[in-house]
Amino acid sequence: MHPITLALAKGRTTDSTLRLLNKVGYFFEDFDENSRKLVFFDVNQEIKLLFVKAVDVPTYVEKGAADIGIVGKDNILESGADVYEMLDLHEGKCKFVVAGKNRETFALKNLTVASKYPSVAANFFQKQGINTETIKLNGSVELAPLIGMADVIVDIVETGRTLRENGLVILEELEEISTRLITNKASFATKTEQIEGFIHKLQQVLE
Ligand SMILES: Nc1ncnc2c1ncn2[C@@H]1O[C@H](COP(=O)(O)OP(=O)(O)OP(=O)(O)O)[C@@H](O)[C@H]1O
Ligand SMILES: O=P(O)(O)OC[C@H]1O[C@H](OP(=O)(O)OP(=O)(O)O)[C@H](O)[C@@H]1O
Repeated sequence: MHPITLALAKGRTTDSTLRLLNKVGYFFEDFDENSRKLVFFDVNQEIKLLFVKAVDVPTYVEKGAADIGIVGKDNILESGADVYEMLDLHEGKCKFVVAGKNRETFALKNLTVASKYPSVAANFFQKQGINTETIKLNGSVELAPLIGMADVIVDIVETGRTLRENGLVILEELEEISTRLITNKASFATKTEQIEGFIHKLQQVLE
């Protein structure tokens, strides 16, 4: 049988995902986060692992380059990728929030929003009927309201430390985030048994 291709997000969720894969019996002996290698096979050649940027995982899966992806809900929502979301791995827990210096900013007629997630941000404010201009940043988003580049941010909060240390407060909670398993729609139709078998194994250790 051909291995299933799995796109694994590089970054802070890599370790917990690999631990989970180990728990269900998949071991990637030559895997090393510091190597420059991007493709790895488990010892039984059942899984071909593509080690890619978290933000790109939904794209690999939507295009069918990977049958399955394991990635944060934040990146799934932002991508708008047409994939099936099959399983919550209950790791990488955090939440999407709107944050700013104070509540008064919400009274502004036109808001400038800085975010690593411009699409999530724009959709949220559009639903609220609030006019916004969105500025896409790639990190350290909390800086934007401090220096007057934006009124608010849409970002991820876990402990709240980054907001606190920058004098920002949560103005609105949007959505709970955690690592999810997604599948390509065509792969799920053609490799149903293999993919369902894989998901079933994960479900058993998650219970
Ligand atoms: N502070 C956090 N606490 C818990 N989970 C987080 C936190 N920040 C991000 N995550 C989750 O972990 C995933 C990976 O985060 P990470 O910062 O490693 O990747 P990234 O956003 O692609 O980083 P970079 O752009 O710096 O490469 C995010 O997509 C999100 O689901
Ligand atoms: O609530 P906290 O526990 O403080 O975590 C939240 C922070 O973590 C993430 O940033 P990351 O560390 O990925 O850095 P970045 O600014 O480069 O995105 C996120 O964008 C927040 O800035």
